[in-house]
Amino acid sequence: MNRNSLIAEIKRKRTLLCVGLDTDINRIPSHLKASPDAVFEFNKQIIDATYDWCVAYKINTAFYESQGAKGWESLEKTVNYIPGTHFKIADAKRGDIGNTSDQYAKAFFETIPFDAVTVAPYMGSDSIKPFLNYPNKWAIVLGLTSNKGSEDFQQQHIGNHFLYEEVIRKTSQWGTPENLMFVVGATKAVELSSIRKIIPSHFLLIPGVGAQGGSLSEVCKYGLTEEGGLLINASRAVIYAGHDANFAKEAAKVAKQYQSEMQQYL
Ligand SMILES: O=c1ccn([C@@H]2O[C@H](COP(=O)(O)O)[C@@H](O)[C@H]2O)c(=O)[nH]1
Repeated sequence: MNRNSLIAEIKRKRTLLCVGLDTDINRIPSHLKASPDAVFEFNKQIIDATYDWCVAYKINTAFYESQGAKGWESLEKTVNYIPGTHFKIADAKRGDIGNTSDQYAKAFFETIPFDAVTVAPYMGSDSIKPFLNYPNKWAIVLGLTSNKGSEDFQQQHIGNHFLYEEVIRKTSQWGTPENLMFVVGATKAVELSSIRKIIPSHFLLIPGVGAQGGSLSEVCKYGLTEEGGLLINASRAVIYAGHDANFAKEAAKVAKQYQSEMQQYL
């Protein structure tokens, strides 16, 4: 999906919501457990219940890889089930020497039709550039992550700046706002104002509202642009809103609440 189509969907639906399909086999309601592919069945019902309220889905590959070949099968079926109107993110945090990153890009952009994959910047330009060679596909670079461990490296000073600021500044030169986004945690909302000085128009993927306690209003206050410019992810808060046969209805309720709040800011 290209940038204009993503912006058009955000404006049309008045939402920035990205639903995270972090589907943990141990948290699937018991009535689905007998299904031949319980993970896919769960995802299918969550997608059917939430697609009106979001513009993107993020699949964290860890929840599928942990189940071996069967998990990968559920992942592929899920990606193919997501409507073409929605932006599809593989949260896989990849990145390696160039010829290996070529294979990662092929895996997530050709073999499985994701629009974007999250990448770790630590190995530098040759590890990220292979993801930028595909028209209408995106690399989403880890900028300032939502977890406490972001203090260990990302928030260390180098000269007058933080390491994450240097990473964002330098990495933004390897691509364009048409093929590069950055991850910034909702738990780091205030830092968004200095990040916006470095990258005023790039899209940001913002995880950390909901279960991690990040503030949606603060994220919008400091990060929103004229075009939206944010994909705000909630995983557990949406998909595990309910625990029984009504789980999809409960997920829809929470997704709709996020959309209602987001439309006030858009
Ligand atoms: O900085 C980061 C980068 C990625 N994530 C991922 O986003 C979701 C958040 O899930 P919640 O249940 O909404 O907390 C999950 O897949 C993380 O691995 C992140 O949280 N922070």
